[in-house]
Amino acid sequence: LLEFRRAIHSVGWVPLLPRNDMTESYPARHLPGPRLLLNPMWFLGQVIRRALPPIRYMSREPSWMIKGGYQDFAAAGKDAIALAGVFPTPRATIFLADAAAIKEVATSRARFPKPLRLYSALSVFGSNIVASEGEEWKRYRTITAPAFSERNTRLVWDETSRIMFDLFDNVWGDSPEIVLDHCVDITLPIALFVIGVAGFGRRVTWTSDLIVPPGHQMTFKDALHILSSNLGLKIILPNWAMNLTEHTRRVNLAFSELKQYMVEMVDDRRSAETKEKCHDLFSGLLDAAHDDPDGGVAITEQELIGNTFIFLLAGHETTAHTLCFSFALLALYPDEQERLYQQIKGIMTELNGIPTYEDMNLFTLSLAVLYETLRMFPPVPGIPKYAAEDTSLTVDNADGGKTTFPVPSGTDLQFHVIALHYNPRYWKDPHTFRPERFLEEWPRDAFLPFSAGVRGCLGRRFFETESIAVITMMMLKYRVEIKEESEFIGETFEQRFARVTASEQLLTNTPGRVPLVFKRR
Ligand code: HEM
Repeated sequence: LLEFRRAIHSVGWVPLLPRNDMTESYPARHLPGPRLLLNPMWFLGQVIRRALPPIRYMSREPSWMIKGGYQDFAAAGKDAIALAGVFPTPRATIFLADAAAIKEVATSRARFPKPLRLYSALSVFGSNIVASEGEEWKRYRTITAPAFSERNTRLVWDETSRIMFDLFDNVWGDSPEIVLDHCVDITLPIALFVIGVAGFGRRVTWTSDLIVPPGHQMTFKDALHILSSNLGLKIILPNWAMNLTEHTRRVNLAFSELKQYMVEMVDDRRSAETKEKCHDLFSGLLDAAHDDPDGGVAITEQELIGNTFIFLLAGHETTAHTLCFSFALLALYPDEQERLYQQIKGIMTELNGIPTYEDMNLFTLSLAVLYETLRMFPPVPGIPKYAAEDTSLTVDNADGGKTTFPVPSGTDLQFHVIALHYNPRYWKDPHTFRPERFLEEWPRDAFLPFSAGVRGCLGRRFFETESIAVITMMMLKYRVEIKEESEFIGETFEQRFARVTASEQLLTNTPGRVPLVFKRR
């Protein structure tokens, strides 16, 4: 009975039950928000929810953060809500859309660590920097951070330029227009090729790498492509289930093939007579592995592979989907596209040649377009933490006041990145695509696509470099428009916007279908 009462109280459902000192500290007592039957953080509950039609009070649909934006917070009148469910374990999660409270949590790593139980699936590839905490994370961060060097960033720029010109010259050729049913058909391969060369040290291109090397059953490119397009499956399904269908067996094969390629790469580097200096992330980790001052092993082979895999996971889809949304937004807002083109054209006239890495910072509007895309469609809509000690937080209310609420040790928290990015207290006209806002004074603490604090994204510069190169070079050569389709003739701008930018919360915020036409300038 006591357990039951605790459960009911913990989700703040029954105000009829008497309050006492114990229940007074439950956050759901102090914060408004949805009260549900299924705990929204329960993975199986999400699967059940996907299979059923919407039933009020049962659960939130998996993409609720993307679809709801700031709505829940507006309804609550404050920038924190508690989402609570009773089954299978009663738990409340506090969602934050207040920049100051988020900053406090993000910068207090010991007080608010990562809840590793939510990350355990990411360790299928080996222990790694994303799915670790404490001393283990510190060690990974020390080893991996130097790999994201200036030389690596330069490599990203040079290789992205090469990949884009290869696309224009050898794949799209002289065609005056290229019609794509879904823009990810080019952004996923671009991001994959860049991570292939600047992450794994293997150059993969649109046309090369067709022969399977001896001892392998797949080319490196195929293994990388199959695994990266099906990472979600590999993460979600247990090993035995991966053997059930032809498709999942192929994904498993891609996984072990990629692992084998990496083991060979380690062996090659070890036995190479002349140590050629490479600047990809994998080589950076390898160097760190040999730089242990005590002569010991700074990072085991397993950890090396686990961390390289996590770069693929963290950097591939996030980048490809952001680029896809950027092109969609540029097509939806032709005036913004023209402004961007004029800036690029102006800079190019001055440069008189292909832009180099040193010129990257001149393309301020390209970066602003990417930031505005990340504000509107952040790839990671929610970032989880938990309280490691009894504490409290304070957030702003819609009426100008403040709410301070207890956060007992063990409480789950999440940064609601989408709500923060659409919070009208920080962003004027948050639903309008206006890249120029990032050329003016802008609220830095209310922009969280890469998280913040010491657990912030390590690949931010990698992403920015690659994506500025892609957007800039594409705009220079092509104009992008929404593909006209007979079934959508007569739709309003709002309907078109909603159709083209519709997305789902899968591994990351995933665009549904973005049909575009690239027209040669
Ligand atoms: C649009 C592009 C990207 C976005 C939006 C993004 C977002 C994020 C976010 C939100 C986190 C924190 C995750 C958490 O707290 O669980 C993170 C961490 C991380 N990201 Fe990214 N990321 C992007 C690109 C990349 C790229 C290209 C790489 C590598 C090539 C990368 C590598 C990492 C790593 C290693 C971490 C873990 C850092 C740590 O825990 O110390 N990311 N990223």
